[in-house]
Amino acid sequence: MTASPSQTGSPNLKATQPLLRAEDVSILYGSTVAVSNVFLDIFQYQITAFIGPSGCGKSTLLRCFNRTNDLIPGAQVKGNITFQGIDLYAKQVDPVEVRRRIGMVFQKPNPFPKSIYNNIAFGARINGYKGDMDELVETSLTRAALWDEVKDKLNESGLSLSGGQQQRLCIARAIAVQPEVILMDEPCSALDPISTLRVEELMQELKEQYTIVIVTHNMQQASRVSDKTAFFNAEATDQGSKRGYLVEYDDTVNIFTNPKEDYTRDYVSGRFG
Ligand SMILES: Nc1ncnc2c1ncn2[C@@H]1O[C@H](COP(=O)(O)OP(=O)(O)OP(=O)(O)O)[C@@H](O)[C@H]1O
Repeated sequence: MTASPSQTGSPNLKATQPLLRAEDVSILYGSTVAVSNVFLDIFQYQITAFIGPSGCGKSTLLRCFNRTNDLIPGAQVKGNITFQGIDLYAKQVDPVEVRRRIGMVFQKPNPFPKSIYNNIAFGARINGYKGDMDELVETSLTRAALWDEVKDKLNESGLSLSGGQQQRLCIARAIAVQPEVILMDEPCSALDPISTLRVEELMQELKEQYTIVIVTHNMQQASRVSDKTAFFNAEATDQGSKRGYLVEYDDTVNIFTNPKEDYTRDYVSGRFG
């Protein structure tokens, strides 16, 4: 992969050019198609939300933007996914480097069973970070809006923090390896409303520097935080499985106030799903 804009100092991609692009993407588990024929552009410094009923393939699609599906036996990605115009699945592309530049935060906060400090430092060391580690830890925790709460107990276990703090620690950990994109798979579903709000505020701050894609079941959350929303649905197949597909993708305000498809209108108004 080429160097990132932040590494080269080159100008940022124009908002009209997608940072990530899915072209006719279908994802299978074994012979079952989980999600089919998705065309979707994700733009830099925006928050893009994936919404839709359970099982329509939101997480499956999210995972293929940083090749996490590679780690699932039997998962297969068809079609093209590009990042800054580069085929993410090309032979010469290193999936580990992909996952550094396109980080991920999961549904359940999953800090390492290590100190708060080492939750941040661990990944950075593995990625060969040679700078001032104390500074990196402080910067990452500050960006994740956690520094003030943990600065006096950096040697305590990450697992000793509250759920909301743990999730912000996981966000800090993702940031520490200097990604360009952060994929978030239902990052607030295990959090209470106050912690949820804190993470939502954090996302607004982070989008100044990062591109965010979030899967959420919470439609208020999608409408509050995202710039663009993709609505997915699933249809039953003759084989008895469900196949997800993209119904509509637009600016969030249009999806929630003036969608083009009746399906979208019904879903966002709570009539199904
Ligand atoms: N590791 C896996 N192995 C086999 N099938 C899987 C795997 N992960 C997901 N699937 C299947 O792929 C389909 C899409 O699942 P996925 O989790 O992506 O949907 P989702 O829209 O994110 O659902 P939810 O909102 O419930 O999290 C489902 O039918 C699911 O059973």
